[in-house]
Order: sequence, then C-alpha cells, then structure tokens
Amino acid sequence: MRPLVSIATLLLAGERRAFVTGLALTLTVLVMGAALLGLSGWFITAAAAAGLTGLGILFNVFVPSALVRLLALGRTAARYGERISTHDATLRALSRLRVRLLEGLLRAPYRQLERLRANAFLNRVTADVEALDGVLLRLILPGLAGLAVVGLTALALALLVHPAVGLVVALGQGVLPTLLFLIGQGRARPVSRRAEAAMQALRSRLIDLIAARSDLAMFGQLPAAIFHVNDAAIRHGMARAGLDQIERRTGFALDLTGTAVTALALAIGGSLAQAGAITPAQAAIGIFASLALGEATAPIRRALPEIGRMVQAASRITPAVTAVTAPATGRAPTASLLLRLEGVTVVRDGAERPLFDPLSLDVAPGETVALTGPSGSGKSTLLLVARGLLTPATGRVTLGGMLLADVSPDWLRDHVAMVPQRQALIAGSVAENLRLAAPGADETTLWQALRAVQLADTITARGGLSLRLGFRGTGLSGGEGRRLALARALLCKPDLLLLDEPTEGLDGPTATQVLHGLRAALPGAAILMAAHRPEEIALADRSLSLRPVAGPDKNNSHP
Ligand SMILES: Nc1ncnc2c1ncn2[C@@H]1O[C@H](COP(=O)(O)OP(=O)(O)OP(=O)(O)O)[C@@H](O)[C@H]1O
Repeated sequence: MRPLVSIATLLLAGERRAFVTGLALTLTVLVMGAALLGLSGWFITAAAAAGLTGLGILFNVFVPSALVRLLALGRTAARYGERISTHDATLRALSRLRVRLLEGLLRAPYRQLERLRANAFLNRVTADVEALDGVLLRLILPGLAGLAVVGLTALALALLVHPAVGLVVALGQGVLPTLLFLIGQGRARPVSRRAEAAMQALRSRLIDLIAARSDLAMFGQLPAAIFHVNDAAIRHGMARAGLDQIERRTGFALDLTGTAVTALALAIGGSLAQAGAITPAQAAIGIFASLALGEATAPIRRALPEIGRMVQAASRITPAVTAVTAPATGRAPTASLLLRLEGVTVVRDGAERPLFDPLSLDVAPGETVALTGPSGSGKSTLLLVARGLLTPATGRVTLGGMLLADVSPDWLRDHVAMVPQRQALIAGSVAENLRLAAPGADETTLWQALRAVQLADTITARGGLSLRLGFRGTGLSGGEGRRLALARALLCKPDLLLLDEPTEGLDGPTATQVLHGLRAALPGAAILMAAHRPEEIALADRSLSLRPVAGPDKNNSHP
C-alpha cells in the first residue's frame, strides 16, 4: 500500500486545491443525497399523518417542498462541479506523472535501461499510468467522503431520531462496508494482478509478433506466436471473469447490508413510534436516510477490481518517479579534455572474467584513436565505459583530469556524443531526427552537418529536410541511416566523440570522405572509435588492439 500512498501524494502535489474542492463537493453530494431522502421521508409521512388527523390544512408544505427542490438541484450542481474539478485535476496530474516517469526511466543506470525492453517501457508509460487514474477519483476521494457522510448521517440520526438508529446506521453502513472492502480487496488483488499481467503480456506479445512477423513466417513460427498471444488473451479473460464475480458478490453483500440496515431502522423506528418515544415522521427520516447511504458505499464495488492493478502499477513506477527528485550531482571538468583510461578492465553481466587485459590509453583533443580487436573482444563495451555508462571492474577513467564518475551527467550529455552500432532514428522528418541533438539548429546548420557526412545530395534528391522517415527511421538505406546518425552527433558539437564502427555499410571511398568530414567539422574534438575497416584504422592517429583475456569464460563456455 505504501507505493499507492506515494503516488497519491505525487498526484495531489500541485492539484491540492482542486482535489480538496472535489472532496468537499463529493461530501456535499452525499450529504445532500442523505438529507434529500431523509427529508422526503419525513415530509411524506408527516403530511400523511397531518391529513389523517384532519390537520392537513395547517401543515406547511411549502418550506419542506422548497427544501427538497433545493437539495435536488444543489446535489446535481455539486456533482457537476466535483466532476469538473477532480477529473481535470486528475488529467493534469497524470500527464505530469507520465513526464516524470519518462525522465526517471531515462535517468536509470544504463544496465537497467539495457534490460528494459521497448514493450515493458511502453507498458510503464501507458498501462501503468492509466491504472493510477482511479487512485484519487475512485479510491481515496469516495472512500474519505463515504466514511465522513456515514459518520455525519449517523450523528444526525442519533440527534434527530434516536441514538439506536444512529448506531445501526454507523455499524451497518460504515463498519460493515469497510470490513467488506478489506476482505474483498484481499481477494481481488491477486486476481486483478493476474488480469493486468495477462493484459501486459498480451500487448508485449502482440508487439513482438508484429515486429518479427516476417521472420516468424519464414521459420514457420507464426502459429506458435499467435498461440502465445491467444493464451495471454484467454488468461486475461479468465482473470476478468474472476474480478467480475468478486465485484458482483461484493455488490450483493453491500445490497444485503444496506437492506438489513434499512429494515432494522424501520423496525426500531416503528417500535419507538409505537411506544410514543418519536413521531412516525421522525422514524421515516431514519429509514430513508439509511436508504440514501447506498450511494456512499457503492464506490467500494467499483474500486475492488482495480485495487490490485493500482498497487502493482504504483510499485512498478514509484522508484522511477521518486528518483527524479534526487538532483543530479557532479561537476564539470575544467582542464583540457584529455580522455585517459588507466588499467581498465570490464566484466559484463553474467560473465566471471574480464573481457580484455587491463587497458591504458589517452585520447587528446584533436586526436583520433581506433580501437581494434576481434568481434566480441569488448570494443563497444569500452566505448560505453568511456561515456560513463558502464563502470570498469578495475582501473580508472578520467576526463580532463577528473574521475568520470564525478563528472555531472548534464555536462556529459552536452559535451560527449556517442554513435552506437545500432543507431536510433525516429519516425518523422530528417530535420526532426537531426534536431533531437540540437533543437534550436537552423536549416543552414542542418545542411552543414549533412554535407560533412556526404548525405546532403541524397537528402536533396529525396525532397530535402522534410523527407519523412518511417518507424525507427525506415526509408533510408543502412549506410544512409548511419550517416544521418553521425550528422546528428556532429550537431551536438561534442568535445569527445565516441563512434562504434562509424562507416559500417559504406563503400570505401565514401567511408574515407565521411571520416574526413567528421574530423573537419570537429577539429578540436577527441575521437575514440571502435574500428574494423581499414579506412577507419588508416584515418586514426593511433590504433590500439584489445587483447581478449585468455581461456574460456565459465558462463560463456559450452560443453
Ligand atoms: N548487455 C550485455 N550484457 C552482457 N554481456 C554483453 C552485453 N552486451 C555485450 N555483451 C558481451 O560482451 C562481449 C563484448 O561485446 P562488445 O559488443 O563490446 O564487443 P565488440 O568488440 O564491440 O564486438 P563487435 O566487433 O562484434 O561489435 C561479448 O562477449 C558480448 O556477448
């Protein structure tokens, strides 16, 4: 429950006023509802009694009927106001939560991000955030208002009718429904969690199926993948049916309790009226008011199927949304930006030994160093270390004389650019892809970057900067996409540029031109590049080969 409280606090922050207004209006609606039925009951009975005794002419019908109208209209207006204030505030609070969650997820350590698949990421920012829209609207506000109105009504009945009627209403419409809620939520939570897990699996499997459909079809695995999707859909359906059953049973138990309370109020009121302790009209107030309290307990039924889903979503996203509040620490290097690695080794997750022998190297401003070595020797891994995304197992990495771990993440983002092997292009125009690195860059600057990587002519021929790319940048060849990613890195004007096989997919002459273009665009930058191709190694000032640690790794070896 603690994550739910943290999320409720976050949702409330900035919208406190709207939610307090919403709570006050919800309470008003419920109080007016109870008062409306109580007064109506009293009015009808008192009018009938006056008629029977021949005093009808003296009975003042105007004041009670005006009050009934006032309560009915006021209740509708209060309900309308409550909806406007709380629903608006919830939408605003959720959109803030979503942005905060995205920021938090993106600040997570690189290794955590590596494991977070796109599907899981999508589930977090959509399904999990949506699951939380009811925390205040369907759980906390109705719960608080319901308890308050039952307490107030019980007190009013104790004063206006009889303490026994007040006590029955407090127990039957306050204590019993609370117990029903506590028992029901214990039963509903695991089922609700199963329903949500099945829904998220369904979404993930469907996305995987669509993304890999041609491979699946080619290897004859499409029916198996469809079976998995259906399996998740069936599990979801079964869990939903379980939730419906819990919801129906709780609703039935609430109806039963409500009816029993009304019947008791009728019996107590009747016997008290017969004994002459109260008038029949007073007895009617108790009966009708307890009937009206059905409205206060009804939200329990609606909240039950959702509570497991809410708690689970809150537990999943709380670490990310609370991490944002921790300010990024670190300083900016002041000395000349020499990248220095001293005795660095790296052990990847799941491995027992380092990838390569301890490595030392310097990359000075204006210098290009190529990292070579067999496939899997750890070139890309070393670039991640140089960017501060992975921590070395031994040795130290400094930038401008300062330990990389002490450099502020914001500074690193502004001054170090990295183009990984699998570059991320987005659906959108070429300009939009480029402006991810430099949102304010004008068209001249964008064209300069494209010219530096030999892509200007291609883009011009294809319609210019407004050329639209598809999902993940489809619509360009592999080599063109690679050059677009290089152009984007140039726009950051980095002091340190980390390149992972930058000319992969380019013909020899183009590769050389691109490498010259990069250096010409960033004459003072230190460039460290994982290199396989002779063109890349030839252009570097120095090259350094990673020596894999001798002997098979226990985890990676096969019998
Ligand atoms: N996320 C990861 N978790 C665990 N091990 C990983 C991960 N990514 C890569 N590895 C392993 O680390 C080793 C080094 O990989 P890396 O990508 O750094 O090699 P590389 O020299 O760049 O290879 P290539 O030239 O083929 O690109 C490989 O054995 C690889 O299987």
